[in-house]
Amino acid sequence: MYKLKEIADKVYYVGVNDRQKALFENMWPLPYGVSYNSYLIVDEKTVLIDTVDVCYSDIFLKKIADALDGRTLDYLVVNHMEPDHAGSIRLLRQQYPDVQIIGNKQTFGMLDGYHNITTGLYEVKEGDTLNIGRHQLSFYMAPMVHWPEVMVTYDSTDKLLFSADAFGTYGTLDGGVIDEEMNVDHFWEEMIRYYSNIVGKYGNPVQRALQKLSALEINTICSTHGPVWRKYAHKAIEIYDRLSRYEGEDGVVVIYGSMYGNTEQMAEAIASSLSANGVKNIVLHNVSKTPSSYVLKDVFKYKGVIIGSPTYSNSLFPEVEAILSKIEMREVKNRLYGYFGSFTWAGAAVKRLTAFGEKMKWETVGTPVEQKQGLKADKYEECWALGEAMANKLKIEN
Ligand SMILES: Cc1cc2nc3c(=O)[nH]c(=O)nc-3n(C[C@H](O)[C@H](O)[C@H](O)COP(=O)(O)O)c2cc1C
Repeated sequence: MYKLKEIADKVYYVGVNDRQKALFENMWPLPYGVSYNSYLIVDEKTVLIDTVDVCYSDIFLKKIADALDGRTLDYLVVNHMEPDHAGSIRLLRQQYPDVQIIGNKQTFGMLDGYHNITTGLYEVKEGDTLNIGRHQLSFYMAPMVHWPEVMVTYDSTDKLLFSADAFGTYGTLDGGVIDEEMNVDHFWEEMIRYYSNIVGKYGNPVQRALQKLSALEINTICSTHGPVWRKYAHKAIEIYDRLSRYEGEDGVVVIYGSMYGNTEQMAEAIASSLSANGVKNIVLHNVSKTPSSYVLKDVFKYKGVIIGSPTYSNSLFPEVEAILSKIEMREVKNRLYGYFGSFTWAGAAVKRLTAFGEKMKWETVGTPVEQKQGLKADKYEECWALGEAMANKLKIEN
């Protein structure tokens, strides 16, 4: 029944789309949904690469059965054990009891832990190959991209890289599967958001994996989320490379909290100054309104980060504190940092923002502004000077 998309000769896309889940990992908004990608190679041996979220196992198993057309499934390659990809393994095993599960030692520990599966395992190590007929598969470890067991599978025959979550993005596949057959414009921002939310902390492991993959000739990247990258494979690699080096673009994200608007006015003054001094990419996020997913995206995207907060119970406004902890967790490096805060009787926000910048080892730009109660002309000028200092610093950097 299914007219499945053929990525290469007898390599079928058998993934599914999720347009129901509101929050990925129960945290990150999915305005465009998300896809769980899986690929089936029908050769002398039949090989499935990864599975899908268990909620979609019914349709997933039907697609596989269609593509197999009466044949059995010989191998399942498990590149990644996270449940959005490994969730259907137990049901797949029930359907195909003789399927050999290919993974590494760490995969098998998790396979036992999540699915009580300890038999029918085919262990692979770095660089091992498997001949399945016309196709030859090799396996490369990519630890901590973004789990420890992660590996990628390379098809040297058709130059396909099955990359697990690497090069993945939020967003469903609305009909098309391969990038060249669809409008991919909205995927680029979603790729940065996915990276910053999910992979962000693991810049060094991503760099090591990219180094390793650079030795391979790759025509097509088959990730576990989002489009299959062919026309834009190089661009996807470039984005992951830049993000994992924590290299920010020319621009500034201004992140602030505000209950009554006084701190917000400081943010507005700084933004006006940034613009007046030539910065084109300026994004303001009110942390009480913008989900942290998008704030993190822009922290990864831009070189300049300016943060402001009111003093709240002798500390930071809690929503600002929450975003700081998410930035800290991701160990974002090499940012130009400005900050400001307000108080009514005894300021604490600016002190805490100083400590944050020191912990992140970010370069402080301009003089921090601390405002008591309402915004006055002198503090407005200080905010303006902070924006100007950041704009000038960005000019030198770029
Ligand atoms: C719940 C609450 C707790 C506060 N705690 C402090 C405090 O510990 N020290 C202080 O000087 N001001 C405190 N303030 C006053 C605010 O920091 C001050 O009004 C600030 O300018 C508010 O900024 P906003 O207008 O951007 O919300 C508190 C205000 C509220 C509502």
